[in-house]
Amino acid sequence: MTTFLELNLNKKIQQAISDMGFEEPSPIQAQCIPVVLTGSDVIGQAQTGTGKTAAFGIPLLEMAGASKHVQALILTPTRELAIQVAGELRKIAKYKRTRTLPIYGGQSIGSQIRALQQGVQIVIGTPGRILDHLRRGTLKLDKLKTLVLDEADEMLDMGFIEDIEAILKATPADRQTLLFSATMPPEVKSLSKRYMKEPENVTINRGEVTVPLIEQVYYKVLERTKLESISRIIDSEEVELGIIFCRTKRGVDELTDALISRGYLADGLHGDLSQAQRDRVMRKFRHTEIQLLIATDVAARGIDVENVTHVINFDIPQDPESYVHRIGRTGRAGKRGLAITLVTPAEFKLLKMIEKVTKAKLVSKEVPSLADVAERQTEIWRDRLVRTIQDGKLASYRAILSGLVDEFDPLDLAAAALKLASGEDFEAQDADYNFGETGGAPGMVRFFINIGRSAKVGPSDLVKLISEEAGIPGGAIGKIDVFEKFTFVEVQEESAPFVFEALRKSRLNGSRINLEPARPRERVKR
Ligand SMILES: Nc1ncnc2c1ncn2[C@@H]1O[C@H](COP(=O)(O)OP(=O)(O)OP(=O)(O)O)[C@@H](O)[C@H]1O
Ligand SMILES: [Mg+2]
Repeated sequence: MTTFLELNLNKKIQQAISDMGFEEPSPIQAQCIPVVLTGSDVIGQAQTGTGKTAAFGIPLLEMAGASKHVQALILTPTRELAIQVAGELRKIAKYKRTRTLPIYGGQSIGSQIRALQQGVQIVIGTPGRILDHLRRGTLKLDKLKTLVLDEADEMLDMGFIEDIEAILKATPADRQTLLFSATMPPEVKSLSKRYMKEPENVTINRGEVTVPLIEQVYYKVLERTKLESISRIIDSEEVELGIIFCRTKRGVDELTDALISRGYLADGLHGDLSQAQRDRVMRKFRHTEIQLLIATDVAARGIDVENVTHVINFDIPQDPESYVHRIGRTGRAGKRGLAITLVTPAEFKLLKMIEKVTKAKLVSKEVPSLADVAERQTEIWRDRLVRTIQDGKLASYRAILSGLVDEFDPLDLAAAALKLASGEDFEAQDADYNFGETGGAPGMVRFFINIGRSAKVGPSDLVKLISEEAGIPGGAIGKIDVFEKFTFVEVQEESAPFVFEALRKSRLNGSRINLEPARPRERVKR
């Protein structure tokens, strides 16, 4: 096994890498760093999350000289990835003072120009904005030594190839060219030869494109019950951080709204948002202020967020490469992960194709019933309690309880603490809806809704929630009486079961609704 010491790196870089907590080079780093340092062109292929960024970042910074010209350019397919790669390079450059700068669309061009004027040695950017600067003459690549295409197969694909060729024209013919990706379809590899000189191929784990530490499962679902299915799946998993992929931007918006109204901490990311919004969402996710990031393929490649335990394909990806990169957002740097794919009957062929190309076997699972979810929740809370006891450091909490144990049953104390901590009302989940017993106008069923005191919920919120969640038209909703702490809602009898299901699972303004079907009128009066 190679060590970083054996790679004979500059002391300053050595120290920075050690500050980053890297103890030994990953296989792609051990093999690539010496080859890149010789000046050769390299095609580097290794699985997701195995340190390709540093495999080119370390030698780039090792080679960077004091000259104030742009010496290296790294191109990435998305803005988020440009920001992230720039961050990793800045960490490696910590003691060397090499100037790095991310340049991407959606950011003020004026401030980018000013930053470039101050002299930058390594630029990390997205092709469109780089081209823009080349055309304005605010970025010069005539002294460029190394060009890196991160996510190279994506960069040489239809969406980017013209921009890439235009950028290549602005660089010296004798530059060094480096391509990196977890996937490198043969046709892209042969195309890439056009831009490279006798490239060295460094391929780790041939044939096995997905990461063995990622468990891969799929659920057969129906299009119209997908939302209910994904909610149950999430509720029966212990998700620390999860990324949910949708096919379209609209799909992202719709799922984000639906999951937020069901009480999940979620936010959406796609290319139609402003850069400020995109930055805010990524920041919230990296700081674990949201638990679920719902995204298009804009988040499929390269994004590295610690502790992503789950990737869920709400919509199955359209090609095997997209599958490999999406699920690769979990199971990174030696950690485990779970990849879940929802598959409708019409998409089954696509699933088989993905399995064939990636040589991965996805295990089939059944969408849990509500009873399964409740049981899993119980297990999850039990596990959490056991772990908390094992972790210790409970002295202050024991002190709070010490005066109470004489007065109350310890099991009641623990149960009350769990009720507070979980923020859930397991009792309410046991409530069942009894058709025959309810009152209301003829043909209507009346629901009694007990809304948490802190939630400010008006009739329009309820109509919106009921019609969206239960998928029934607003017209099916009759009279709504709002009182201070509870509300009566009348709905058409045939819609009642759906409304009941929807309300039971919903939270408004973050607090779960306690729901009972209204007692028959005469009893309410009593
Ligand atoms: N030698 C190392 N030791 C420990 N951690 C490392 C090492 N090299 C990289 N890492 C960390 O591993 C994680 C994944 O690295 P990176 O993002 O470079 O993966 P990648 O191969 O580019 O994946 P992808 O194909 O998804 O882009 C990062 O958090 C990075 O800091
Ligand atoms: Mg990467």
